[in-house]
Parts: sequence; structure tokens; C-alpha cells
Amino acid sequence: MTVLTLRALEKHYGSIKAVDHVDLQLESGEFMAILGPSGSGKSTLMRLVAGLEPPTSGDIIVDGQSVVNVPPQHRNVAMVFQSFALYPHMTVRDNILFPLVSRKVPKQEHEARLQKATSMLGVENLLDRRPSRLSGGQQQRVALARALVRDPELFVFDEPLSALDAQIRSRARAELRELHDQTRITTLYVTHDQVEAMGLADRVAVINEGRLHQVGTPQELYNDPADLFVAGFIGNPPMNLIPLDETTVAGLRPEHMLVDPEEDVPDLLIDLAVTIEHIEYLGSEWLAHGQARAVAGNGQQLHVIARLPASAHPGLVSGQECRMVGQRKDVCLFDRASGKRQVQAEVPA
Ligand SMILES: Nc1ncnc2c1ncn2[C@@H]1O[C@H](COP(=O)(O)OP(=O)(O)OP(=O)(O)O)[C@@H](O)[C@H]1O
Repeated sequence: MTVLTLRALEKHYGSIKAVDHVDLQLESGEFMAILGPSGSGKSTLMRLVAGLEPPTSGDIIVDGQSVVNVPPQHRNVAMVFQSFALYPHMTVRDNILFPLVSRKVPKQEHEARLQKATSMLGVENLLDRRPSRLSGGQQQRVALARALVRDPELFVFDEPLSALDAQIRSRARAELRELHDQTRITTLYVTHDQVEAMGLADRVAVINEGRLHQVGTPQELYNDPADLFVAGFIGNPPMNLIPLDETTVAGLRPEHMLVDPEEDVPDLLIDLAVTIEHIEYLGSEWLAHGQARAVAGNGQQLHVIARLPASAHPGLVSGQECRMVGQRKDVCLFDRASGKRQVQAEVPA
């Protein structure tokens, strides 16, 4: 079991800080997702951990030992890429055995390790095929078997499901998590897809422009975003971010936005006059999109979204005026200048 620590890790490309002072610790057996938009530094971070590139500064520590000067072939890190990177001219068997051959693992160990990895991934019956004769899902499982066969200390995944069809992606997600639960290999999983990150990981590290914004369980990120970036990134659709005054922005999840409440709602903090733009039907719910008027008294228009259960037909049409309100208990407050979450004591009366 392996603990991975990143300490003040930096990677600069000229003036670009691809990784900007990242401190992060993965506990032994933990599955951590690195989640961020395109260009946020996720792949760079992963390449530093695998040893494919040296950091500009900072340290990477595995079980108490710095590995910054250890070349990639001597780090026991198994990587699985988006493209799977299987060798097309080799059979599945030879692809899976390749890490053992290249690391000169004694031949008598090969069959037992092949058997263990292939039975875990259910690819025993594909051993004589070439990758071009496999479906995307099968290729992904072969790539996982190849990563597993070497008994790694750390798994590093770079968007390993993004090449799969949407229909099989959710099954592949479940299989990946089952594999983790069986092996408990410490895992760093890079993705820009929050459904993957939130659905798979024990904890999620949200990164943007090379900087870590928050590390927490999926529930913590959703319920207690640390700053405006996380609030506007997590959730689909994300939080409504509504300026309250010169210094404060209120964050309110679409499911907490109440539309035309019939009864008095206690302790209102948000009370908006909204013109409906359109109503979106998503099967299990409705999304009511609208423009709020005169937010924070400056006449500024603001796009807002309310989420309503499928059973509650909103009875709204485009162009209709309505009221959207939110209670203080459901609101997160952020400092407008720094973007940071305000502590509860600073909640304006
Ligand atoms: N070899 C390089 N030379 C110069 N700049 C680079 C290099 N690699 C990455 N960058 C820059 O570093 C930043 C982070 O890139 P990185 O590929 O790590 O982001 P990412 O979050 O993985 O993006 P994506 O999701 O699009 O793959 C970007 O601004 C990128 O242009």
C-alpha cells in the first residue's frame, strides 16, 4: 500500500505555470480524481508523478521517499491513457505481458500473473486477438490488465474512459471502481468529466490554471464549495451565482431555487424577478432558465436556472414573468474580490 505526497510541486513552461505550487496527499489505497477544465494542468501533473517530465521545483514523495530523481522505468507507477496505447502488432497476450518482459521479470512468473490480471478483467478469452479486433470496451480492459500485471504501487489514469461510447462508459466506470475495491491500489485519476470524478473517486482535487482550488469528497465539493471557481464548475448545471452587494456573491443550487412559491418562505435571502427564457425537459426533471432583473441594484441582467422534479410541471412558458427565491440556509456566500467562501459569521443580516 502506497502513500503519495506532492509537496510545493511546480512545472513551468516558459511563462506558463502548468502546475502551480500543488500540495496534495493521497492516502494508502485511496482513489483520487484530479478534475479540471481543458488546459488546467491535469496531464502535466500526471506526467510529473509518472516521471515522464521533471518538475521545475517541489517534491514527489512515495512512502516517505522522494522519487523526483528516479527515472520512470524505476517508478512502480502503471499508467493507463485515453488512447489505451496498445501495441497493434502484438496479440493481447503479448501486450499484457509486455511490462513483465521489459522489466525482465522471470519467465516462470508470467503465466500466473497473466492469469490473475486477465481473470480480474474478464479478458481471458481474448488472448490471441490483436487490438484491432477488439471493441473499445475490450481494449480498455486489456489496457487495464496490462497496467495491473506488473503489480504497481500506484495507478495513474489519464481520461481512460473518454474514448468509449456513452452507453458503455457508465458500465466501464463501475468496473473500474470494482477493480479498485479489489486491489486497493492507490490511484490518481485525471479527468475533465465531473460525473466520472464524482462517481468514481473517494476524494476529488479540483484544479484550474495549475492551482488546486479544493480537495474533498464529492459531497463536500457539492455542498461546500471553497470558492467561486468550484461553485461554478461542480454540478450540472452549476450553482447560480448571484451578486448580493458590492462585496458578496450568493451561490444557490438550481434545486434550491424555488419558483413562484405559493406560501410564505421563511428566511429569504434571494428574491428575484425573473423572465423565463426557456423550459428544458430532461425526463427526470425540468430546468427553468430565466433572466433575473436588477440584480444587486445595478440593473445588471443575470442568467438563472431552477431545477424542478419531473412530477412538478412548472406550468411556465417562455417570456413569462415569475419569482425565484432562495432561503438563507441553502445559500453559500463568497467574497466577490477574492472568490473565497465567506465564513458564516460574515453573513449579512
Ligand atoms: N510541453 C509543453 N510545452 C509548453 N506548454 C505546455 C506543454 N505541456 C502543457 N503545456 C501548457 O500547460 C498548461 C496545462 O496543460 P495540460 O496538458 O497539463 O492541461 P490539461 O488539464 O491536461 O488539459 P486537457 O484536458 O486539455 O488535456 C496548458 O496551458 C498547456 O498549453
